[in-house]
Amino acid sequence: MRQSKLFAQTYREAPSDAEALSHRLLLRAGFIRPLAAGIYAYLPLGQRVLRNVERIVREEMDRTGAQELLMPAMQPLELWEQSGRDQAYGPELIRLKDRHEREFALGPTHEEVVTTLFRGEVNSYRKLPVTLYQIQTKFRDERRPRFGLLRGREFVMKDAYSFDEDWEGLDRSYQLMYEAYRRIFDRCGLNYRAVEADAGSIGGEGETHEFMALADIGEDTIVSCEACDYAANLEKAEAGPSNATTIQVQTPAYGENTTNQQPQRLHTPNVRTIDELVTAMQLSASRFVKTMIYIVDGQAVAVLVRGDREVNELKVKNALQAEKVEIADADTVLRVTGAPSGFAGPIGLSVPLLVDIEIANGEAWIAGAIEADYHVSDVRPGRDFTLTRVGDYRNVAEDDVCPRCRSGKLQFSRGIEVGHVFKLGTKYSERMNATLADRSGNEKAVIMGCYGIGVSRLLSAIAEQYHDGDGMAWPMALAPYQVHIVPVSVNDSVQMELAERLYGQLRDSGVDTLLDDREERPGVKFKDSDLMGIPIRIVIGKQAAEGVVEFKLRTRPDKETVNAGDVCDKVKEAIREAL
Ligand SMILES: O=C(C[C@@H]1CCCCN1)Cn1cnc2cc(Cl)c(F)cc2c1=O
Ligand SMILES: [Mg+2]
Repeated sequence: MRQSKLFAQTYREAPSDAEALSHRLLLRAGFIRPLAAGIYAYLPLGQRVLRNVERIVREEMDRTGAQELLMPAMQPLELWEQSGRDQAYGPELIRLKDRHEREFALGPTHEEVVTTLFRGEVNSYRKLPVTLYQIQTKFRDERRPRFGLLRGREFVMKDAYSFDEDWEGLDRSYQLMYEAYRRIFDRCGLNYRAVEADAGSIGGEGETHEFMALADIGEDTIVSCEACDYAANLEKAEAGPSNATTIQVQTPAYGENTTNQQPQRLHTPNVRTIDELVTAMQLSASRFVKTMIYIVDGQAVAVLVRGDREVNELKVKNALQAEKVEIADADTVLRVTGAPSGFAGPIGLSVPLLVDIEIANGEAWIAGAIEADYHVSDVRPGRDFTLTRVGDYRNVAEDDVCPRCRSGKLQFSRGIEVGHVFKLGTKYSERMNATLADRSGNEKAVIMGCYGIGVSRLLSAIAEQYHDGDGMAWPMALAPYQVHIVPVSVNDSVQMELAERLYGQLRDSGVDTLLDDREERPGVKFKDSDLMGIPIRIVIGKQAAEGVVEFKLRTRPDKETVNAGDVCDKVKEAIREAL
């Protein structure tokens, strides 16, 4: 491709509202252009990277025996009413009416559609297992689209769906997809972790894993053990052996052995937060009970965790099998507990208590007295308040003991979710009546799995991991072009003749090549080249007369002089090494 013709211009600056570095670089280098919030055009450079990602995804999906199809984006709303999901998603589900006033949804995902397709196509278990996939544009009306392609409202997803006659079959399909995902992300050069995750809204049963690209911009927190291969989304990470059994309950502020001490009221004027308590009482946060009031599907509950811990709302939601969990505001706390927030506590509280293991195992706690300006010490779980629901309701913290190997310490890192694989079970096949006569002739709902990769999101995740101060540095397998030929002066006929010759040779040997034939100053050319991130650069300068050019890898500072006759072989060797 001749760069003077390339449909894209580069910018030295990005718009100030572009916060993520990948977003800034993709805009500046002319890979994407915004059309509306969370809605982007992929210019030729961006489209070429997108196509390279899709090629890798297709190759690895096909290798598993999955069959590619393409489903409509316009989905009759009845399908969502049949599965009962039309209400669950509210404003995020983009709806429209056709000219006959019939209602449709723009597909955010395709469980309902693919299950309906399957039902109409397969009538015998002998056709199982089958896995179908598509690479298609999805629509989700995100309240706050941001970070460019990382959270868009229209994006490209690979979504696959497996159909098996039994659970063992699903385990095999799931494993096949899991391995295919590892091959895909390895081939993309992504630095990622597969982590235990929560199935979230899609439901389903059994295990589910997210594939997380490590990047500081990532919205998710990944927990991994330094000693074993345990890795989980923080939402899901299990609290290890409760530290309460190991932390010696410090000598309480009042000296004497308080094991049978009755709770003492403490006058703590205006001491509301744990930090204020720590300061006022000169005790560590781990001595206090943090009583958090939540509204769970409209009901108030209190969750008790140690003062130095955070409540994990997803664990509360899952424990109560609730649809919605939200923290109660100050007025609600006052109404529900009778005391202002900051003085809530377990003794005499009239709402159900969810007690974290660490609290249940500890003794002589200091808690709110459910009275303004008062706390209470020497609170004993079981004696002073009932232990109806004891469980793991907290976020693990860095350096906690690993719940798996019970020896390593847990580390936190940030991740971008680029893949998510689920075991759906019969949740959709039952609702959409996708049943089959099994071997003994009984009608059974097929067992499903679903598997997503954020294809367009992956562009940004790669850009987040592969850049330096000068711009992007695409892995060879994804780069929009493999070689960038940059003649220093297009008015120098010797340089241009050599450039054209190399351009022809490389293209004839199947190398994706971009020729910078623009009348621009060398500095501009090199800056643009660094910004685009093409892996190999061939610079043609003064030594063109001696048939010598400069060979440089985008990821290495050193430049090498090479005879023009050796360029093709050297390029192909560099490509072979990089793939
Ligand atoms: O999409 C999934 C699960 C898997 C992911 C892999 C590929 C197949 N689907 C979960 N999810 C996420 N956001 C959604 C947004 C809307 Cl508006 C919706 F109506 C439905 C969903 C929804 O179901
Ligand atoms: Mg997910």
